[in-house]
Amino acid sequence: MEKLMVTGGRPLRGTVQISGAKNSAIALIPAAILSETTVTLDNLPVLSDVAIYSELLEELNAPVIWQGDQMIIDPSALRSKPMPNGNVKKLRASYYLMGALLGRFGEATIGLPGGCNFEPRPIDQHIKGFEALGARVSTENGSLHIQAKELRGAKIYLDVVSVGATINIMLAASRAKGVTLIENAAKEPEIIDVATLLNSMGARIKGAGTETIRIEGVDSMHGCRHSIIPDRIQAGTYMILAAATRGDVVVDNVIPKHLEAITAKLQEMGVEIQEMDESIRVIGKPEYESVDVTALVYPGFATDLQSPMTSLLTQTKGTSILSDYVYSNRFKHVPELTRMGAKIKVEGRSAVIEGGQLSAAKVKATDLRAGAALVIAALTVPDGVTEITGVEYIDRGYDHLVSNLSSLGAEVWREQD
Ligand SMILES: CC(=O)N[C@H]1[C@@H](OP(=O)(O)OP(=O)(O)OC[C@H]2O[C@@H](n3ccc(=O)[nH]c3=O)[C@H](O)[C@@H]2O)O[C@H](CO)[C@@H](O)[C@@H]1O
Ligand SMILES: C=C(OP(=O)(O)O)C(=O)O
Repeated sequence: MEKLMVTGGRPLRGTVQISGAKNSAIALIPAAILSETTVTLDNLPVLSDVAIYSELLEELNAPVIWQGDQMIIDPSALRSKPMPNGNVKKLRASYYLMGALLGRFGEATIGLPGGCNFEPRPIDQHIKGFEALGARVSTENGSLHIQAKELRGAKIYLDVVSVGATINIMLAASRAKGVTLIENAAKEPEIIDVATLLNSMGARIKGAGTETIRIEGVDSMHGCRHSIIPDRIQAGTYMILAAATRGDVVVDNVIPKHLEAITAKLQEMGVEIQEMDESIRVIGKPEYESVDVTALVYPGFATDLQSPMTSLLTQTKGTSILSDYVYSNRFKHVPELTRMGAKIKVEGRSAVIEGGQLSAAKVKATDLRAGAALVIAALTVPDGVTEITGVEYIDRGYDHLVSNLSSLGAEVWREQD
């Protein structure tokens, strides 16, 4: 296992290129198996989750050619098979194989997903959706067995706004007979990206990005070429890094509209932001106002930026309150930041953060964004080396992290733990 070593105290300066979105990529790769011919994905991020997903497709007899930021998937000889263990347990988004295999073969047996378990993450709304489409769902030795004689379109109201359930139902419903309506659907940009790919493959989906999505099922789907949207969470993390280190960074290859919530919060704190067509320049200041932040579903402030934002809020001159209304208990980064001298109290679904200088320490990333929070905190520390273990979590979501940070002037390196 590796650890990340960080010497802080330097303002980050320069330009960073943002890769394609992880949360799109790991839905688009399984979506490709609904096609009977080759699908090419461009602007793919180089991440461990993507590597695991390509192995999952190989296990299903869909060869994958992955070179740089391009992946070519050939699902023409795809075979359905039970996948109770192994790679499905290594990532959260393996649950998309449920919807994709159900759509393609009318059945799927998949182990319950792994990934970042910062709190219980139920999938009852996915199951509700599959059942509404006519599938029978049972649990066998820790795996879900989902089977339908025939998938039929249905009206499905999600009790919770869920990104995963919205996408999983879109995948299965694309191959159902008749029309499916998903009400109270999630509106994240990644959902539009998946719908765009599916439509290029021959699906008939309207309304993605709104709370009602209409899917008219089709009998067959075909290959296409699709370019993945930029990763708004990675971009937001670099924006926070620029502000936290009082740097001056151009975050390039982004869709500024996807970053409105973080941009507005940074401006409220006193960070200078310049927005261009496909990039955002973030200019840090010596002092910041404290602010209150609430993580909500899109277009609200992203829960995936909540932990990184916690670290930035330690750099203000007052007390900030950061609440998460998507995950009630996503605060595993807080005890680690406290080791670095942060004054944070968790009260219910909120963290109360008092500004103050942090110091170097040995800390542990327990999930992806908690890891990002620790990197940000470490880069603000004026002297000493911070050691961050659990780098494998950070590698799930940040393409070329060390080389990107180094090119911005940070002193960061990996060592064997
Ligand atoms: C691979 C991927 O895209 N991951 C993202 C996705 O996760 P994921 O799709 O798993 O998250 P959801 O949007 O489903 O979860 C949102 C909320 O709904 C609850 N819920 C969800 C499904 C369900 O069946 N029942 C239920 O109660 C969850 O516990 C959570 O409180 O959206 C999250 C919320 O933006 C992000 O943090 C993750 O980075
Ligand atoms: C929680 C995250 O991802 P996943 O849902 O894949 O665990 C994330 O990207 O912050």
